[in-house]
Amino acid sequence: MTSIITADFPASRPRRNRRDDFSRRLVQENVLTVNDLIYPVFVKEGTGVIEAVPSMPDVNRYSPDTLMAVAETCVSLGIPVMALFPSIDPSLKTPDGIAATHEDGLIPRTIAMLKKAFPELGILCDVALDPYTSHGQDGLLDENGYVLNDETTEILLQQALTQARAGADYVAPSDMMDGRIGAIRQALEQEKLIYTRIMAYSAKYASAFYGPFRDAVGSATNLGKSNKMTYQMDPANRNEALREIAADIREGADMVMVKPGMPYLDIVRDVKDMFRVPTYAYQVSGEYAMIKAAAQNGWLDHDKVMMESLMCFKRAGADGILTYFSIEAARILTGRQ
Ligand SMILES: NCc1[nH]cc(CCC(=O)O)c1CC(=O)O
Ligand SMILES: [Mg+2]
Repeated sequence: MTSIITADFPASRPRRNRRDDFSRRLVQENVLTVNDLIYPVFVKEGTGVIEAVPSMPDVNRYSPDTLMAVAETCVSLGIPVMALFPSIDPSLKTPDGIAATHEDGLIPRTIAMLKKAFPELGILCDVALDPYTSHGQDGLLDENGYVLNDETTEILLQQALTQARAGADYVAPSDMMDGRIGAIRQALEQEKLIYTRIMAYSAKYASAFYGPFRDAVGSATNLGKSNKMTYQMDPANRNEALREIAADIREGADMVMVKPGMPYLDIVRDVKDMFRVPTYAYQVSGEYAMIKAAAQNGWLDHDKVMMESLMCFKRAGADGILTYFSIEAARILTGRQ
């Protein structure tokens, strides 16, 4: 990079460009628009359900019928994509999470309903077994409780195929098994599902910021005191994230993701600079909960901190953000209700 040359003071007074609104707008380097937002939602079996998630203020679990109104809001605000996460009935959870592959399951039925009513709204589905396993891990366990890689991938590709057949526009593996992007891509191609996009959770860290999400999908109690450190990444690692991203691009990912978001913006920047592919960040449940809690206490200005946090993702190089703030941010960005 060439060195950045500025004049010395007083020839250079950086405050000149900051003085007026028009000159501030003219030099603004990054913009956040509604096109940058992906809205994660929690789906639950039933009808007429709108159930609050206590650790995520203003976030609910919806049954497929009540979710339709949320989808309509996304469409009217211009939010491009909604991401579905299931809260599965405990009676359907098994050690192998096989209900994830059932064609008549909650997620495939919800996808079909959404695509029928709102074909213009993109639907992204998480590919992972943790909402479906009785132990809360993202894969099959061996006799020592270790998460098996290749055996898990076999089920994940069936789950991804089920979602794609039901009409999902994006499948998004969040499990961190090695080789699963390639396996899913090959399976999709074999079935001529050639337009199903893969958003790879490539650099996904073993983070404590997922706590409220695990409450929302009901995997927290099943997981108990165990953790996901044998497959999700160590928060201390940076180079490893780049290797994970490179592998997923080679295996057929259309876009890659870094997760969590705000504490990992350095990784987002590395990925964008290094690979120049569509790069996304997930502002996860714990990040959302922190801002909501501080705002509820009157310690932070909710809207200002929300918008600043989202802009920071853009500045770090993200092409888009998965955020539970999508609807609130879109209202501010569009001036619409
Ligand atoms: N594999 C499932 C999954 N997909 C997204 C999240 C977290 C999202 C959030 O915290 O908002 C998780 C939780 C986990 O890996 O334990
Ligand atoms: Mg990987």
